[in-house]
Amino acid sequence: MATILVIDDETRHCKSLRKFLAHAGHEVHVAGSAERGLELAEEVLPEVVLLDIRLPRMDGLTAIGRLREHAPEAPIIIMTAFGTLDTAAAAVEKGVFDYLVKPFSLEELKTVLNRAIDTSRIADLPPEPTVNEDCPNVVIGKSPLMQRIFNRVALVAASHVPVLLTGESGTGKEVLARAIHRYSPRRDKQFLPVFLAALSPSLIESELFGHNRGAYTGAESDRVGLLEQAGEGTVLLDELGDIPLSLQVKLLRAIEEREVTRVGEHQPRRMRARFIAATNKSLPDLIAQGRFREDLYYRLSVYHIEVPPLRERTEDIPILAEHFLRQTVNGKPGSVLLPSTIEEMLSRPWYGNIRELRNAVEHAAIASRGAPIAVDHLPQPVLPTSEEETESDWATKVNRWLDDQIASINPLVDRNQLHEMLLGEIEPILFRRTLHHCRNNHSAAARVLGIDPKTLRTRLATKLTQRPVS
Ligand SMILES: Nc1ncnc2c1ncn2[C@@H]1O[C@H](COP(=O)(O)OP(=O)(O)OP(=O)(O)O)[C@@H](O)[C@H]1O
Repeated sequence: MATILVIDDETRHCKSLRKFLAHAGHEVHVAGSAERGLELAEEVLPEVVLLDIRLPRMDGLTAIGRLREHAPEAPIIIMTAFGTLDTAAAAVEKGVFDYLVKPFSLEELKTVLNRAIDTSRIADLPPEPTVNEDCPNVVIGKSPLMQRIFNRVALVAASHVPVLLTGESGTGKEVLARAIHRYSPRRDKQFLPVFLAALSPSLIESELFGHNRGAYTGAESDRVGLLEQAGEGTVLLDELGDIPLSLQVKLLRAIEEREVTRVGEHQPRRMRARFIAATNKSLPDLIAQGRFREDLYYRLSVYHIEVPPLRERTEDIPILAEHFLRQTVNGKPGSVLLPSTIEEMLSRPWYGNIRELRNAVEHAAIASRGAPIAVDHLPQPVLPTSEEETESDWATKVNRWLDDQIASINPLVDRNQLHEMLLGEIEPILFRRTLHHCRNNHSAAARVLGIDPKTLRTRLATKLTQRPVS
């Protein structure tokens, strides 16, 4: 049993909290404003404070500092219906114990409350970061799903634990990784994203862990690996699913022991960076295929944030679109989204997620030339990428095609035309799809393809085979 102070201006909410808490045996005091809450805090010395962020006159965040004067040890649990990531992080940084997003279940409240009663408050957190609403790093989301993610990001930012971010491509994993860094005590150190898929497989070990001069042919001088270079900052291992199996033990060691061993060295070196990993692949599937180590997965998934696809949080579409529009047009007055355009946006599946939405808004802003943005200004939706349509399937298809060709071609005439024949299979598919996306505008399609419009016309006119690789 504890003395609990509830500060919330919603009478109905207060009533049900009072009932629930009193029923659980606590002594409950309720205030409808921050000002009244401060008076009560002085009188009753609460052990836990449940505080709404949005209050008339003095808001919850401002009240936190004042509450500390009256009840310095009382864990404060924030309750809010809608907050930005800034609010969540600022609340956590001000030392609030936890953050409940309304509507929350009484079960959730009970769990958090019991922890709060058992634990002393978080102290000595770094000062509140200043984030400009217009800055490109701003993380947008008002849907309940994103609000929960803000809560989790804010809570984990203050710690040093590794974080695993998963979700479809374009859902904002990198944006969230940057936010975790920005709100962490490491914010003044560097944020180092490492795109594992872009590193050459033969050099990836020395890129990540470094090497000594002479460690292998071509290693002409010592090299500090990326994990060491990150110093006390944050390393984002992007496309984690692409890290070769052979290096996964070494990575696990780096995370667990906080040590890296350069190629050609035996003595490990200390590493201090924080790890965040991101992937759009299913790690459990990769584990089942023997391509990812289970122990590394379990180590990284201690704090796992699954970023939902945009189609599961459509409430965020209008505010994201408005945000991208403001960024794109630099305040051109005519550039607004017509209600029918927003309707269309809400109905699209956005397989390319927020990245696709951003590109669509930028495209539409150019196409509308400052006029209100209509549905016609939007580009065609991106088609879903099939799970199976991976690089290895491409390779399988091309290999099969090649084997067939080699088995059937006339060696004297056709063998030196293989390259042209393969292009003949692929180019029509590439051209047709690009033209489809560019609404049959040849100049635009040529620009997207990066080829001369004349070349596109000639290639289209040439008798290229229309049969796809199969
Ligand atoms: N919540 C958000 N608020 C504002 N912009 C966002 C948000 N989430 C994503 N974006 C924007 O969407 C684009 C894609 O985001 P990001 O690169 O973080 O996605 P990702 O999940 O890491 O993609 P991938 O898996 O392909 O690397 C970026 O331009 C980013 O700025």
